[in-house]
Amino acid sequence: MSTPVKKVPIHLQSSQNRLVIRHGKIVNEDGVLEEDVYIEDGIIKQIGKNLIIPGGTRTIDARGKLVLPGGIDPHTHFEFEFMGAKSVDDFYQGTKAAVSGGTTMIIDFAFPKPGESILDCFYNYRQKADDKVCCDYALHMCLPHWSEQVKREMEILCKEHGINSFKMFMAYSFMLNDAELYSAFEQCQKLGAVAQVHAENGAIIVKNIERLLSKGIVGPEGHELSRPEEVESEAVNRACVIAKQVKCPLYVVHVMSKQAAQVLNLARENGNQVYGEALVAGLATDGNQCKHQCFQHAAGHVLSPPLRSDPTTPLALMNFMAQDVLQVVGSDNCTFNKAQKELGKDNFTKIPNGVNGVEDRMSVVWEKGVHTGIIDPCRFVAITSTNAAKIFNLYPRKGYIGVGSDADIVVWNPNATRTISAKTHHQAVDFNIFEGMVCHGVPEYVVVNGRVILDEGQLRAVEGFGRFIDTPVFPPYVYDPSKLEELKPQNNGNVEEEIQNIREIEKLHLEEKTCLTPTLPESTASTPSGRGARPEGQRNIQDSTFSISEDLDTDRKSCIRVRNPPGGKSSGFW
Ligand SMILES: NC(=O)NCCC(=O)O
Ligand SMILES: [Zn+2]
Repeated sequence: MSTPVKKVPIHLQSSQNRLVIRHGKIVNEDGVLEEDVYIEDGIIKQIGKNLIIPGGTRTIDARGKLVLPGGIDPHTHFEFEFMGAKSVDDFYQGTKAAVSGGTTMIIDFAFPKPGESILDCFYNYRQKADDKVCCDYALHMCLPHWSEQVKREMEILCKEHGINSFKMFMAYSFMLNDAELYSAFEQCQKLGAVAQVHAENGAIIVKNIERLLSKGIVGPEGHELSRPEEVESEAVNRACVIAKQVKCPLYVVHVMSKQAAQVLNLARENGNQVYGEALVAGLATDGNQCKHQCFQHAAGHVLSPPLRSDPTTPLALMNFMAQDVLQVVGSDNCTFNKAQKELGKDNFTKIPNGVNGVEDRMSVVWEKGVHTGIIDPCRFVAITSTNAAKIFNLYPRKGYIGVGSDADIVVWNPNATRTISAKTHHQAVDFNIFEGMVCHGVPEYVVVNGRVILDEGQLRAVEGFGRFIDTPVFPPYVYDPSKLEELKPQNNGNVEEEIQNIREIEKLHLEEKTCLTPTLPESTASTPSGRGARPEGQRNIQDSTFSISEDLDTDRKSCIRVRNPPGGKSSGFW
């Protein structure tokens, strides 16, 4: 593990505050421009030819290169405690690796520990991440149980803490039942949030696992057998049906099979407001890796929903990306070392689920999508950056190269190649599912908030340089698509006007955070129940009968004082 570089105060970095990228081709999702980009104080200030800029400005010559919006990875799990292990890429190492691969923003999933309220979970994630992140980040909030308290705290997270997305699980011990999903989606819709689902039928998986284990199938190959395609597609369909009842926009995380994508396609054709995310793992490798004779290799490919054994799946998923059946590529980076994967040596259900991808996502998608001719560079930008920015309401501040947007930019060399390997990657994990893959398309410079972090191959990540970015409610892309065109910077040369426009949009979002339920009395806050948290290792997360909500009795807890909530305390108690 490398030593973190300590944060350099911004006022000491003035020589780095001005940058011009010349002679490149700017690729946005909506077109290509041969113009220069001038950046000052972390913001794009001018775009055009023959720009008049201050002397002493650093120039990057991007001749023959593409100038892309920095990647946005909307699905990471850094330092995530899961299945008896903790993912080894933390917010420092994970975001550093992200930047080295051309990703300039990540959205991680805050996941409450047993007994932890979603508000406390949010504060704890901020405390973990804020001083470590090398690039900007935002958070989705996971809802591992449903209660009136969760419902109230969702509103607080939306109104006061810049959260606009909530993830529900349809599998694992902490899955919600259909009625709970209905209520959670309904609350998302009222708040102007985006509902996300991990779509697999948890009850069927439990029964399949019992059957497989009783037959002596205990190796990693049992993982996919317990969670076949129809188990995924059934859940996708059910989630779409439930979301439609309450008119809630739905984002299906990690769509891993052709069947699931087809269900999503049908829902979209029927007018459902649903979006699908593929994983870079699913676009580049398949479930046959889980049948490898080496346990560590096979277990290294275990994630849920599983990679599919049907070898035509990766290509089919890339075609779905091209056809806009799927809109976003995430990594679901949730990395466990070989030794951690050994937890499941004798029982595939105990293999910590998760793979790498945050560092290699951009190059692998380029290789499998653009280099093969399936998608063009504009679509590449859409699926690796802009669509995530639109869905989670970061656009046009993020995901776009325009005047007034944040200067998160990648100078991309489409002709250079690199070979992926765990020996050379920047991640903490000791395994790489893309080992040996040669990728055309390499980031040569990566600019994060106006600062050149990857500089001709030299990575100069700064721990804590990234910021937490609010994701305001009611993203126009999902709630009012007709408004979206108005948001796009016009690049008409009026810098101050463009910056003002983008900031105005943010202000508008903040004003839209209206109060939907009465203010909480202080006594409704949460603290771990008197029974105490269940010790790790006693829980079997595959067991659908286990319920965190029953176990913790979350609504009857006394209040606690919040420890230094980020952004200051608006009141002493929650
Ligand atoms: N996907 C996976 O197997 N691990 C990460 C946690 C999750 O997203 O379900
Ligand atoms: Zn995930």
